[in-house]
Amino acid sequence: MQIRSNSESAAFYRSGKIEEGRTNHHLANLINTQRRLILREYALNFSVNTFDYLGSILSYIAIGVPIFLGTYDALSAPDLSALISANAFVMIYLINCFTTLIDLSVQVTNIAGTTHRVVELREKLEQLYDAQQSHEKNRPANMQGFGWSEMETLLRKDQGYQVEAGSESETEDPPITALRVNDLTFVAPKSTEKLCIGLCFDFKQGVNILVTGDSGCGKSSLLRVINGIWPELRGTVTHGVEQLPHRLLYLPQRPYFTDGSLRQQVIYPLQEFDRLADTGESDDIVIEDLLSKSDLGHLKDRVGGLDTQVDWNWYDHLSPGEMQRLSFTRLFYHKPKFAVLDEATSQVGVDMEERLYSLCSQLGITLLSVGHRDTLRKYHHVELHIEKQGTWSLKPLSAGSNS
Ligand SMILES: Nc1ncnc2c1ncn2[C@@H]1O[C@H](COP(=O)(O)OP(=O)(O)OP(=O)(O)O)[C@@H](O)[C@H]1O
Repeated sequence: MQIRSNSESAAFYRSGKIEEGRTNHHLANLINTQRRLILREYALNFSVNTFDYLGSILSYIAIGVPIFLGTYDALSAPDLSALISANAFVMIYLINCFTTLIDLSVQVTNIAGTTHRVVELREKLEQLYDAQQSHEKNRPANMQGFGWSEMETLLRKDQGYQVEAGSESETEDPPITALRVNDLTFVAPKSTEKLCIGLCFDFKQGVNILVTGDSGCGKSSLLRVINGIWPELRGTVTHGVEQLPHRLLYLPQRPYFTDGSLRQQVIYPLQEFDRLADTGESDDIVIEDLLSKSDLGHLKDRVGGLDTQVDWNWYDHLSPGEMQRLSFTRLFYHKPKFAVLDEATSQVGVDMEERLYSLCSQLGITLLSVGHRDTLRKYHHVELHIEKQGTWSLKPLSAGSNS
């Protein structure tokens, strides 16, 4: 699987021989394990089959020894033959019972293994449920200073509900806070080294945040924690908007594509039938326009139309830069109020980066970006810098002073 997924990278390293050696080593390990298992089962299977096939003969040998030693000399011929058949019946019955028991033990072992896995899954689900419940409980209490009711009005407006004319919220919409990170400390799984200690910041509408720091300091880990993929060691992450594609969208470091048509890649995680059920309209023109804004107009012709089902893997047919631009097309399509971008422009040129960030600004998308490039600073208002030892700092950037 690993070689099949990474064949091209391995070819660039000319590491065919090395990979062949490693794969053969894994295969040899697998065969050894299989051989040990067969040897262990051998004795058991041998005894079971011996009793199965030779059971009836054994019963005659068992009764033959005392008969020939003269133990039953006093019995008449009919009584002796009745004794032999009763003995054969009991022996065969016993052997049959033992065979059934041995067969059952195999089934019981399988059931025990499956039960163990199901119980583990159940425990994990219960833990997740408890964590989610405590998250929900914390939510309103931790939104101190946050206009919850105003936000609801905004969300209702966002959903297409009518807002009363002349109402205060129509003229003065307070900024929404998408995330409130409070006293957050986190570590990587199976590690005790704290990646960030006591982190506090708000991700508010209109304030773009750039997360910087050396490689491995914990920038992507911060996104995993605020996304709920990794647990917090201490502190809270409070969500002010639901994680729906048109409210808050994450673009992960490795672009994600599903199978299917070009339209499916753009509208993901929506499905075509969901979208048609909502609006009943085709949005071909919108998608084509967004593709050309991301410099991907050629893609439609290459795949043969927006709805052509392709039978190849998108990862193998797009360059890393094209994958990132297609992810941005998805972002522009959903036009969320907030977006979290993890090194989302690392593979595109500075000009394209500028074009993509400008479009985000035109669409009113507030960004939390992780990145290394200095050119990113001008699109952000605040820099969150994470140090290797878990310390952090927040400082305003030039975009902030301009706005
Ligand atoms: N799935 C994982 N399981 C365990 N540890 C992990 C995992 N992913 C990352 N780490 C560790 O967590 C630490 C922080 O990793 P992270 O991906 O957050 O770094 P980063 O700052 O985003 O780096 P980069 O700029 O290179 O992407 C690293 O020491 C890394 O080895």
